[in-house]
Amino acid sequence: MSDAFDGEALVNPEVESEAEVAFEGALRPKSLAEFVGQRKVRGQLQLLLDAAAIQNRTPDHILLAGPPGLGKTTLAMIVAHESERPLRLTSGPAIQHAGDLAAVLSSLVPGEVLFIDEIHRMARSAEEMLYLAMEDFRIDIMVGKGAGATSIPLDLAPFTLVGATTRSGLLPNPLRDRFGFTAHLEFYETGELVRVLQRAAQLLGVPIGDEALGEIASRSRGTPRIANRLLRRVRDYALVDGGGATLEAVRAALDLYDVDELGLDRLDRAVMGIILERFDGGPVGLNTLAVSVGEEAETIEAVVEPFLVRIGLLSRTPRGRVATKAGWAHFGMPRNANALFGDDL
Ligand SMILES: Nc1ncnc2c1ncn2[C@@H]1O[C@H](COP(=O)(O)OP(=O)(O)OP(=O)(O)O)[C@@H](O)[C@H]1O
Repeated sequence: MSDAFDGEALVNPEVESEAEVAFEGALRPKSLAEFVGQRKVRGQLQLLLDAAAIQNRTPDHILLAGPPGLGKTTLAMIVAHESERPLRLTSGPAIQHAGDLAAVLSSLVPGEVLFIDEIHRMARSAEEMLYLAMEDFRIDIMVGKGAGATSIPLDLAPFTLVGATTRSGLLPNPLRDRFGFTAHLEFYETGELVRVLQRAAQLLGVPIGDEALGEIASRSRGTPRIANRLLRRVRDYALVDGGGATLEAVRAALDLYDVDELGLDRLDRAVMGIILERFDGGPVGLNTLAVSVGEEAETIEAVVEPFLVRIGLLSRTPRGRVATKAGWAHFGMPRNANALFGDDL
């Protein structure tokens, strides 16, 4: 049984190699028109950018929320590109002190788009500085300590903040409220991923038919980053095999990399394995799960669970995580007579 839970982390959208970063850069759509799917978000963003252009002002601050690999960084780049503004990229973990943020904010040029990835991981002290910066384009810099401390106000160039988060629930309300627009990115449908893949295959010069692309798409966890990554593996397989990127080649390549027909990877299988085998289907608390699979609770919550819930293998209940009937069935295990089912609760 445990063999079923082994395999490569090929479908973990959080893991990115250097080569992949370069590869992704080449595939990133540059305009909203080229950006596939997320129709509603695209329409809302277009309106926001058009209104700002008509009034000749910086677009409102934008929060992009959703699991990794769905296109948050790409959208931030598109916002800058479409509004013809420069872009500065940083991330929450790089801002560990208010001073780190002050350095970035005070060096922005007028109209610049500031992208803060993983904004929920920024230091608290910096968050408070950001409130004022977002609202009034001003920060107060504290000089000195104790009774002699004074604050020096510093005016900033107007800018547009684009924040990205996989955990919007972790953002304090005062920060969330200061974004003029929040976009919740959804997992992509298979047909949308086929369009992402058609574009990528063309850019990479990989001749491949729609049926083969459909097979890659359906094993990509609803995530463009994973779809593009699997396409690369299929390209390698076809190159070495010499038989072209056929449907059979796709199946053989993805089976070789242990990506099953639903796109589950090692971590997904480990999480389901613990719930099914060790806890009779659950309920299991998040921290217990995280310790059992040797992964951070945040990764389980932001990366693994949303997809398992979306495809109906797992249910989140107030008492913990519970395998659904489909969850038992997918792993070919007989349902335990005493088990609680996520879909029965
Ligand atoms: N809607 C889309 N259409 C075409 N390609 C896309 C789309 N969304 C994402 N991609 C591609 O998927 C890859 C990952 O996208 P991106 O880096 O923007 O994701 P992300 O949500 O910012 O992930 P993370 O939060 O992990 O940084 C990029 O190569 C990008 O080109």
